[in-house]
Amino acid sequence: MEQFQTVKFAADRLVAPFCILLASYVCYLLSLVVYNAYFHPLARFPGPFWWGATPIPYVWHQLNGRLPFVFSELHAKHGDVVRVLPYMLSFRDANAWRDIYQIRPKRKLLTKDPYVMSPGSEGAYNIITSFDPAEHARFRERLNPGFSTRAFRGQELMVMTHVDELIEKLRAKCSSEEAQDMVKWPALLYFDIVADLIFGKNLGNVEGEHPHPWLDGLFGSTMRLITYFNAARQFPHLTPFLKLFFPKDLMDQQVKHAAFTRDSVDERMQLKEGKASNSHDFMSYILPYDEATTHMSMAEIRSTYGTLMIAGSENVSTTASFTIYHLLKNPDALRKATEEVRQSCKRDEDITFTSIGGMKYLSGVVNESMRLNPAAPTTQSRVVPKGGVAVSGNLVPEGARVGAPPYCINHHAEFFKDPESFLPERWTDDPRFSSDQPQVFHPFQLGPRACAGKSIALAEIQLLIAKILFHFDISLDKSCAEWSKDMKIFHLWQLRPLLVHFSIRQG
Ligand code: HEM
Repeated sequence: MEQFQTVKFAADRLVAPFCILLASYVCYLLSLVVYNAYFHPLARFPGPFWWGATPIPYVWHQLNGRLPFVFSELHAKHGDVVRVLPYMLSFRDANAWRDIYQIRPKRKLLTKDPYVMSPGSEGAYNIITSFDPAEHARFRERLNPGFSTRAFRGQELMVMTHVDELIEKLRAKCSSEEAQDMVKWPALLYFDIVADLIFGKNLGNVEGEHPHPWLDGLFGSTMRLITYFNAARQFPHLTPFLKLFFPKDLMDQQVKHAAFTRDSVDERMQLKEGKASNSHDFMSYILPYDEATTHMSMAEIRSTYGTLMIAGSENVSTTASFTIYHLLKNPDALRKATEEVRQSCKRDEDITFTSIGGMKYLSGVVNESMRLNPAAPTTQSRVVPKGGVAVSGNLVPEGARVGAPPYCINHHAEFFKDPESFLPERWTDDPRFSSDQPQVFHPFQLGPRACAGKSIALAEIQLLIAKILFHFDISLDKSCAEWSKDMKIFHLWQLRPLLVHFSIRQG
């Protein structure tokens, strides 16, 4: 009893300091809200009150997977410039891309945002997450040979072999009535290709018709975790506490991904020259490894190639799935694309990187799919350098974050006529779309941080679509008629299975 009273007494004594602490914290938060709303250097920009006063609405929509769609609503209501966070502005107008992401004469570069860029595995920054221009240039220099025109030509046979393997699998499935999941198959295919591209090894996803343990559960999970990290960082005092609530399965995926990357890098380093299945793989350009001449630490190498395994496959796979879906939902486009492929190529062997490069309508189909559903639909924020900069004619103070929202821009009627319809003709000099502004379309970003893999990505997607249209007649399973409706975005799209029926082509 006496012991109980001692504990109660001690607890009573703690109540007052705790209440004072809590009250001070609440006062601090309230003063922050007032400061953000009325005195912050960005307070003069338009936007809903609570978005400018606290990060809560932004984080709420981010965690609901709706942020890019809500940005469209915000711009529709508040105009071309909207304050979407106390310290961030979103720009929808035609000059935003150039002003934010490109190198401009006599102006400091707007760098990636250290606030949202986490290092990759082993705590090392990599080609995508690095926000220091000098560090990024060091990485990019090492990677560039793998993205050269010469390398691109050398990659054709490898890509073709993997695509043909999938075509054979799909052909074998034609005898059964079973619909094929065109989210699963492209994921298997492009993860095989990226592993071959980077490490010169075949993971056998397509061959086994099942995700390799490395791929199993990987797509979707990394970007979901990044979304949680970014959301937690909006509340700096609480970040360590919030991290405790990150789903364990997502954290485990990252541990598994890091282990597979480490093993693949180590394995590739030990292979003798010419022993990889693809001797022009990205890693061949840094071998034999010597830190002094490679200018990348082992941790940076693992972090970079691990990130590339995802960056070089999930976006491609997502784009291929959306392209197939849009074609199936638009019979006229499907017919025109099929005719183009079958008329320009009489035999399967005629479908090459060169021949698909000349297929204008097919290229329009892929562009239009990326316009409606850009694989990277979220805003990539940049930091305004010392002295501030003008963005779309607005002087933005230093330290602010700025960005152009791809999804919102691509769906804006001022830039694209009939923006919600799938109309590949708009990319084919059709005079009906002469008022379109294709210069605002940047699915691969622009400037020094633009996608290094654009050419190979487009070739991979167009090759698969061309081969499918050449060999098969396809139709959408009824259950997927509204496949893209209410889809969530956690950095990238969270895709559901896309069921498609395949039959050997008629005629
Ligand atoms: C449809 C497919 C793809 C799309 C839509 C896409 C899009 C993008 C975007 C938007 C960025 C900029 C990200 C940022 O600013 O944070 C980026 C960066 C990058 N992407 Fe891609 N990507 C695709 C495929 C690929 C492929 C296949 C590869 C390589 C095999 C690749 C390699 C890279 C690299 C290395 C970067 C970093 C560039 C740098 O900062 O220097 N991407 N990509």
